This record gives sequence, structure tokens and C-alpha cells, in this order.
Amino acid sequence: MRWQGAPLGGSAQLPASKSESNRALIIQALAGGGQLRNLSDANDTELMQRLLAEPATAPKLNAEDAGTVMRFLTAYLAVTGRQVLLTGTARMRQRPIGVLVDALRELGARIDYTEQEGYPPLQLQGWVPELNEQEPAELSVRGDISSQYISALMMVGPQLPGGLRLRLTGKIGSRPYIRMTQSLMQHFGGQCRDLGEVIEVRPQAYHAADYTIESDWSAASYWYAMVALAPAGSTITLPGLRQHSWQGDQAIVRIMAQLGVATEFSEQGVTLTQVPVGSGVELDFTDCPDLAQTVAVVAAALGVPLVLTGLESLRIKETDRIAALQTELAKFGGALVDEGAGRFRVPVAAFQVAGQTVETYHDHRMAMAFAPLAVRGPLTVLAPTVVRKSYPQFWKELRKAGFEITEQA
Ligand SMILES: O=C(O)C1=C[C@@H](OP(=O)(O)O)[C@@H](O)[C@H](O)C1
Ligand SMILES: C=C(OP(=O)(O)O)C(=O)O
Repeated sequence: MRWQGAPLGGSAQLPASKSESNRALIIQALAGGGQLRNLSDANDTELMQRLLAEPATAPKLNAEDAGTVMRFLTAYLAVTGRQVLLTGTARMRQRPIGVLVDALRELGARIDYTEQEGYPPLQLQGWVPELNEQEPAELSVRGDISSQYISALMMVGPQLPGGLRLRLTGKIGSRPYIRMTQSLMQHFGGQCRDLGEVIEVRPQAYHAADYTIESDWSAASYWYAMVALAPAGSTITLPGLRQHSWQGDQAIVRIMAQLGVATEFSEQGVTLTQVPVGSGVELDFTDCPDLAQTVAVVAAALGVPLVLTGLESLRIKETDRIAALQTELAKFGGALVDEGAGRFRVPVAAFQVAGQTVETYHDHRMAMAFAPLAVRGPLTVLAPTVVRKSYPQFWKELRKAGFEITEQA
């Protein structure tokens, strides 16, 4: 792929948020109705829809590489008493799920591991409630591995006879995703209080409601990267993003203000314009882990020194994202240096885009975080269809914006 040279302009379509979509689908399945508008066309969302529509007698469901599908469905299928094998890709079988399984077992779920203890596949054997009908079930749940376990438990909380009280322990990562879960639950009539370290869910049934999914802020981050790296005067309009968002990845607005992109909100969405870059930044990605790859690549290419913290969860996502970033940045002369104690640094280095080939490691965000570099020189991205996980139209939108992209067999 290569860039035609002029400043970037016009507008680009984003997918709808897959995080909002997949929560809304689970809650809708429990609420029994309501209309969801602008559902994501991400494979993760289409997969969730397909699996929720499978007959209750289906012996096996495959969550592929979708973390939200694997975790949210485990809780949903457990409380609805299903007997089913829930499996995923080879990578999904390396992504831990023990925290969620332990919690569901305490609530009454019968779940066995069919391969490795603590990891999918899971054989769900049904539901034998052991709960006092009057009292909320009380559970301690670690918050430092994945917030998806907590969101999964919260969403099924209203189904439990006495509701649910979750005590979160350890460092809590991806907090905004927990708040998004709470907001969506409340939209559908769920009663959920977030008291910081304690989350309370009342045994109050959801009611059917309509909801329009917002565009995806994580997907928007790649357009921020393009505007930052493209020739001076670049701008792009992204419809469907809201100023008051439930998505924590809206943090990209604040982050990119320091890395050369200003954001203007309107009724329709946002317009991004290139502005002068700051002199160096330190950023904590605990609340927005999915932005780390985009921002690391932009800082390396702009030559802005960057310190990154809060990257703990990156090693257990679609790939080990820290190792993948280190290997791929090195091809351009860049680096992601592990300084110990949870600190990483993107140093200022001679960074050059000149026909390199980027590996994507079955990770949509590796493809999309490195693609914007093509505005600086010719680039090859391997296994490009990986973007279907969250942004199937990504390459089409890049072509519309003026990238020349050829496919090689
Ligand atoms: O709940 C969600 O929709 C998500 C939570 C985050 O995962 P962790 O909680 O595992 O960090 C994020 O990385 C993922 O893309 C989507
Ligand atoms: C980590 C991600 O997704 P999940 O955990 O849902 O597979 C992601 O989309 O970057």
C-alpha cells in the first residue's frame, strides 16, 4: 500500500462499537426484546448474534478469537442452564478464563475444563443454584486480568434470585468498560451501582428497550494516526461519534491532542485536523489498552518521546501485543523498550518507512495500527483480512481516502 501524496481529506465510515454491540446483544437476549440500531458489522458482533440464535440443544459453540463473546457467553449460557461445549481458536485457548469460571461455579454453575485448567474450551453442565433467595450472592473477583469477567458477571446479575455483590480486588484494568456495562444495563432497566471496589446488581429483570450503538472510538484511533502522520493540512471527518460517550477509548481525543491532532465535535460526529505536536508524553493505558498500539506507532514515527504504563493486559490479548510491537517497530528503526516496573519507552530514533513488511500475528490492531505508516512510504501488511474482527471495511475506507492498495496472492 502507498499514499498518493496530497493532504488527507473528506470523511470515513467507522464500524459501530463492538463492545457496545456485544453487551446490548447479551442484555437484549435476557430482556427478550427491543430494537438495536446500528449494530456493528464486526465479526465479533456477527458471531455473537449467530451464537445467541443457535438452538438451546446445540452441543458446541465456537467463540473464535472474540474475547467478549467467549467471556460474556460463558456467563449467559451458565445462568440460562445450558449444557454446551464453548470453544475458540488456538489463541483463545491460551487466553485465561479461570477467574470467571471460579465465580460462576460459586454461583451454582457446573463447568469443566476439557483441556487446560483455567482456559477454554469449557464444558458447561448446567446450573444448580446454591443461593439464599433473599440475599445477594457475594463474590470477590480479581480486576487485574480482564474486565470482561466483571462485565460478564454484572450482565447476568439481574437473573440471580437475590442479585449480586461483586468485590473487585487488585488493580482494576479497563475500568471504562465496566462503566459501559453499567450504563447499558441501566438503559435496559437493570439496577446496578458501581461503588468503586464494590458493584451491586439488584435482582430486577431487564425490560425491552431500543438502543442506537455509537461508532467505535477504538477504530477512530487509526484515523487519528493517519491525520497525525499525513502531510500538513490533513483532516478527516468521522460520523457517528458522540461527545458524551460510554467508550473509554474516547481518551484518544486527549491523547492525540498531544500528538498532533485536534478534535472538533459536531452534531454528526468529529472532525480531526493536524496541529503541531507536543514535546513528549507519558501515558497510562490501564483504562484504554486497545489504544496502546496506535499511539506507540504514531509516537515512534513522529519522533516524539513516549513513556507508556498500564500495558499489563496486552500480553494476553489477540497476540502478545508487547512482543509484536517490539518486533515490528524494530523493522522501521523504532523500539518499545521495557524499562521494568511496568514502564515502557518509545525512544526518539531514525524511523523510516521504505517498503517494509508488517506481520500481524492474528491481531486486527497490529494491522490497523501500522497501516497509517503508509502515508510516509510504501508498506506491506500481511494477512490483511484480520481486520474483520472489529473493522471489516477498514481497507475499503482507506482506498476511499486515497490510499493505493494492491492485494498480493
Ligand atoms: O469489555 C470489552 O468490550 C473489552 C474490554 C477490554 O478487555 P480487557 O478487559 O480484557 O482489558 C478491551 O481490551 C477489549 O477490546 C474489549
Ligand atoms: C482485545 C480485544 O478484543 P477481545 O478481548 O474482545 O478479543 C480487542 O478488540 O482489541
